[in-house]
Amino acid sequence: MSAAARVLPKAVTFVTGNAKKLEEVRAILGSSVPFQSLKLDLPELQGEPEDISKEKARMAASQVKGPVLVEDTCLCFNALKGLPGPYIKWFLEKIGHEGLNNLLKAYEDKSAFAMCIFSLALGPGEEPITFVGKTAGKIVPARGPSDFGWDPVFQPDGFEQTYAEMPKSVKNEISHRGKALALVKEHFASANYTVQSDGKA
Ligand SMILES: O=P(O)(O)OP(=O)(O)OP(=O)(O)OC[C@H]1O[C@@H](n2cnc3c(O)ncnc32)[C@H](O)[C@@H]1O
Ligand SMILES: [Mg+2]
Repeated sequence: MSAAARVLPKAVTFVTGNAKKLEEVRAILGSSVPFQSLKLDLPELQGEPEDISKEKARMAASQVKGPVLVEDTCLCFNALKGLPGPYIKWFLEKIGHEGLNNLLKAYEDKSAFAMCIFSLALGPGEEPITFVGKTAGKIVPARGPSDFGWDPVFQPDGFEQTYAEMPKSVKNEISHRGKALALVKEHFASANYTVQSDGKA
């Protein structure tokens, strides 16, 4: 048995401005981690991916005034020493799928990895705990539906399909997000949190 259950004042709130992330988190967590969601586009620091994610959690916890889960996603090109990394959102918005491919034109090495860092803060002022998932692959010319970010240009190792071409269930099983959430699930299973009975938020 694990240590005494920590009582949370209300259920954990997953804070994100991205509807597609929320869809995947819902599909992957199912009922294993009860959470509610809040659509908020939090400002993001510059810096190391883990620090960006933790700071997002601190800001979210002080806004929600309760336990929060957030995540920050990076797409890291090995030839560019990990860039665009946490800045992928802005690169994608400005230069698109073709531009991402062009960034690697001068390099033989098209390898990349997708990384998700979830941060859990149990309340305002509490130090966030992080959970990291990574999936290796390569950057390819866009293939498949373009309804979620850079999915069409990322082909995970061991697959002939890009993230965009594969069934969602397959992506969720092997993805950076799926791997990080497996750790989140383990944490919740062993931490044994309980929610105050009137803590529906
Ligand atoms: O509110 P938050 O949670 O921050 O949502 P966001 O869309 O701003 O997300 P990030 O700051 O983590 O930026 C990551 C970028 O990568 C995209 N992205 C995240 N996960 C992805 C995935 O699994 N496949 C493809 N694109 C993804 C996302 O649309 C962003 O453009
Ligand atoms: Mg963001």
